Amino acid sequence: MFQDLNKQQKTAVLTAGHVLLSACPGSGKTRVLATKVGLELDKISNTKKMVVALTFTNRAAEEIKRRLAKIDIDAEKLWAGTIHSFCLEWIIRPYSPYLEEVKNGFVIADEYKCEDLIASLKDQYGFEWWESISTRRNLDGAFSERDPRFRDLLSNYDQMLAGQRLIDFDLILYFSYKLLHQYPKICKSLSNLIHLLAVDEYQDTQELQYAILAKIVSARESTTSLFMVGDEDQAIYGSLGGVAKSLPDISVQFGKISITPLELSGNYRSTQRIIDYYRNYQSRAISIESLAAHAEEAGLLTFNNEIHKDDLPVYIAEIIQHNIAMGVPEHEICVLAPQWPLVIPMGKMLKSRLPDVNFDAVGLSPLMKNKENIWFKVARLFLVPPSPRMYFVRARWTFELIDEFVALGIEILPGVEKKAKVFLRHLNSVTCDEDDGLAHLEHCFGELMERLGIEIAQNSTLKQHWEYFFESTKKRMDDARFDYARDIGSFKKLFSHATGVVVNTCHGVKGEEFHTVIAFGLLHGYVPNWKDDDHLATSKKLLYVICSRAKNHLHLISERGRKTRKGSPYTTTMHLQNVRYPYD
Ligand SMILES: Nc1ncnc2c1ncn2[C@@H]1O[C@H](COP(=O)(O)OP(=O)(O)OP(=O)(O)O)[C@@H](O)[C@H]1O
Repeated sequence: MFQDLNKQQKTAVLTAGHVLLSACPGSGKTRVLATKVGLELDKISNTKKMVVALTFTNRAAEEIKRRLAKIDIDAEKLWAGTIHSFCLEWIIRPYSPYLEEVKNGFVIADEYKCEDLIASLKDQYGFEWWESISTRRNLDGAFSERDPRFRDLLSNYDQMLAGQRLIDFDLILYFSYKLLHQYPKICKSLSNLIHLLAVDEYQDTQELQYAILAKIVSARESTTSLFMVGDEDQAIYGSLGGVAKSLPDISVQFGKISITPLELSGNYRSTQRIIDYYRNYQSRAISIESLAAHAEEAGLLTFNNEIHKDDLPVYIAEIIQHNIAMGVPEHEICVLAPQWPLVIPMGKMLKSRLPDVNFDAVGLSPLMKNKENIWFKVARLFLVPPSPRMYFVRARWTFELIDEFVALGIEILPGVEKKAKVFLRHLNSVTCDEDDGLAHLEHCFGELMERLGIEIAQNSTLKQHWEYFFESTKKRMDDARFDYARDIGSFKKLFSHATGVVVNTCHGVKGEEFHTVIAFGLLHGYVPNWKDDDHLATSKKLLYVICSRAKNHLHLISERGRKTRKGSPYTTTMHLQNVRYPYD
């Protein structure tokens, strides 16, 4: 288990008690977290305890499970996922009878549904579509949005949610906190159950999230250990309420616990040249030494602030082609921009310009915003075909899905042993020739439910999720701004990772690494976004995250020709402009 770890990493994994591991990019934090989870799973194999790993995205949770499978660790006692999923599954669903707001049932309003509600309210209250309104909550449930102009709109939003028994992602957190706050016995039983609470990317944790974790760790006679991993310099979710708390603050909030601070030095990812370059964007002046085999290679480091936006696709396509010609695998090339409206058209233009190149279409899928919807999870099993490589992953997804059906009060295959196996057998036997992605899924879902003997109309939540899933996906596909592909083949690409050139937002590739990173749209107004409270600090951190994804080649682009809504030209983002560097 430890053979792939250096001394510092091993110490981090073996240190008992609460740990805060803070380290630079590429130092192996994710590797350490996965090994720590594996070690603790091993320890509790004969007990009723479990390990919880909270990750920023579902993809990161999948990655931990994948790594554990690689080192042959049984992950049956691991729960890994986002904090929202954790709250739903472990706090809200089991304890909903205790809370007035949810005791008579509730439906999760997914990202799409919330955006839709807010958009219609903006219309009604005369706000512009692009104005940013936060629905985040404080510990007392009040909205944390500070702009008084939005007060009425938000109170209306609150009523709309309550009227339809909807809970959005912010309410998931608030209701969980409220339950833990009002019922210490819930905190106690969770802490009895959770042996280790591992938190990845702690620097992007929100106030309410810290408060929830603190309630569990500080429960009476708690034996839960905390293992937090992150990098203050990579805190890029400030605009969404993320805060990198200091160790003393965490210690006090979590019940004056003693936390061991640990660090990892060294970077296994990038050339020394790239590291020395991105240190320009560091907020703490720590030195970073490259331990990568290619540490001393010069690689490429370019900056282009002259190219016109209309010439960008040709320019970027040339860089991609050049890399492929040099033997760089497609999935080791990444094209990034700070925002979706820049990323989506670029993905399309590159695809049509380079028809022989594979692109990783994450983000270009219309299903993206329904991840918490139960039908998304059914869709995932239909969109990832059975194969020996995916056998265990699909089996795990099926177990999780069956649990979710049960949580909705739907018994799956009553009286049948090995339910997951039989469920998958039914699912795999469904066939459909329909090429239109949505029609294809609709047919498959219907057919599967028939085989399982489930009447969708009999369960209001299942029905409501069905409506959201199809309505929202259809609406998104009809949105001319995105022009999504409609065929089932493109839908399948959402889950086919690491097969092609990645085109994504800077936030979307958090935690990942590539041989070549091509970042465009590095313009003041995008980096930082006007919305960010602390413009300048966020700008630096975003540049830090972008540059630190690159192993060998880094291409930075601040293109000309883009204009703000008022018609003024966008200019190079300030920190990038200020760095004097001998670019290639
Ligand atoms: N001890 C080690 N020996 C060799 N390679 C390592 C070691 N530890 C980590 N690596 C490699 O270093 C790279 C970065 O590791 P990892 O993704 O865990 O870093 P990270 O600290 O999570 O980075 P970031 O903060 O940027 O997400 C990976 O390719 C990983 O396989």
